[in-house]
Amino acid sequence: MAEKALGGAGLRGQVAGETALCTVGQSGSGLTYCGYDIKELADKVSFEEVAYLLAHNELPNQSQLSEYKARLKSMRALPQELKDVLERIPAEAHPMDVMRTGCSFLGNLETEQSFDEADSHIERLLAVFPSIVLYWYRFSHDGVRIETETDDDSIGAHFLHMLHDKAPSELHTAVMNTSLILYAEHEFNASTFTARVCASTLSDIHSCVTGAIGSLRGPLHGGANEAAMDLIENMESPAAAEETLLGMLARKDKIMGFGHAIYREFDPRNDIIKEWSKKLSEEVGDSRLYDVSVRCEEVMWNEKKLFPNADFFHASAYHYMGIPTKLFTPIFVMSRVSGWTAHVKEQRANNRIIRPSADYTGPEPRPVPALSERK
Ligand SMILES: CC(=O)SCCNC(=O)CCNC(=O)[C@H](O)C(C)(C)COP(=O)(O)OP(=O)(O)OC[C@H]1O[C@@H](n2cnc3c(N)ncnc32)[C@H](O)[C@@H]1OP(=O)(O)O
Ligand SMILES: O=C([O-])CC(=O)C(=O)O
Repeated sequence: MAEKALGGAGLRGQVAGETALCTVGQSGSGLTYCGYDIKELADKVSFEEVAYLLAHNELPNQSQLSEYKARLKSMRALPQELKDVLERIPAEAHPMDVMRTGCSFLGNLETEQSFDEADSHIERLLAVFPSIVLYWYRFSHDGVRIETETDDDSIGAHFLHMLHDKAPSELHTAVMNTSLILYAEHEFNASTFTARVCASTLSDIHSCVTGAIGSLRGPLHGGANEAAMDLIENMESPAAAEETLLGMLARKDKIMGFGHAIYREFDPRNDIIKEWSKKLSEEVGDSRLYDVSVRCEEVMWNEKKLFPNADFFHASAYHYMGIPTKLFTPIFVMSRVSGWTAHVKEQRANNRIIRPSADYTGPEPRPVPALSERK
């Protein structure tokens, strides 16, 4: 993979710490979690195995996995106080704000009293995020109080079950599993770095994750999967997609779901989710969104040498599974909490408060004028 030109704003190219969790843009296909290539993980394991890997730095054996999944399953219930708060959040709210509030409020009820408790809080957050977002979504949109303690074996199936009121198909369960694996971890991206900065002050885990959710929400980061859906949903055909994109590029608009801060030629997660999007389009019997997405990919490469990142084909894949657009980025949270919290533990284990310097560009020293003298 070609090296990206580094330097300049955004701390680009500056090493801001060490990690043993992930490499981005380096060996193999360009992305590894604890030494395992993303393609092999996506092919061979479940998201729960990846979450365990990130928490404990090794894949679980069969009994560790069974116990881990049983623990996650047993932690899906919401405290009544949290349900009361979720019921007060309006339907017009953005679900990322609901996730942020849900996480922060849980931190009041189940405060991390000591760093020794981190693992159980991490498992609780993994288990409870789907319950938080869908309890609010179904209450505010459908007027129902859903049961969040489903018997589904995986986090992905649990999410789809609560959303659609029925256990998902094998295909949809498999797509959710892959999607959660692809989103789990990505080194020092903006939201993870937020979590690490917060952890470096020796703050609690709910504060670290709440801050990270805020960073992920923006359209330049996790919010791009929703922005990509807004872009493609009105494209009636590949030809219309091409015309729209050429117009946007001529106006120097940013095309959400394309480009990356580290990768230069491709994002290794793209081919994987793209393949699932194609399979889903065949299942639904409607390839419009997939076809326009492929044309967008071609146009962006030909015109700008920009490629789809992990978010772009997630838009069509999630849409084909009947997931409302505004729930796209919360799924990213359900997954990335595994990476964020692994980084929090790593930061705590070898901590120095993160406090960079700034180049000063303000006025020279000057006296404070009296209020009556100010213009
Ligand atoms: C899971 C994730 O979070 S992946 C990222 C999701 N975010 C998006 O999809 C949002 C759209 N993409 C972007 O805004 C950017 O590509 C980012 C934020 C991901 C990376 O930003 P940077 O590292 O600053 O981008 P980079 O240095 O590669 O940009 C090079 C040039 O390409 C342009 N460019 C980059 N991405 C895009 C895009 N999506 N559409 C149009 N132009 C773009 C930049 O404006 C820049 O042009 P300039 O030199 O004339 O200013
Ligand atoms: O690494 C980044 O800058 C953004 C990204 O792809 C991710 O967080 O998954």
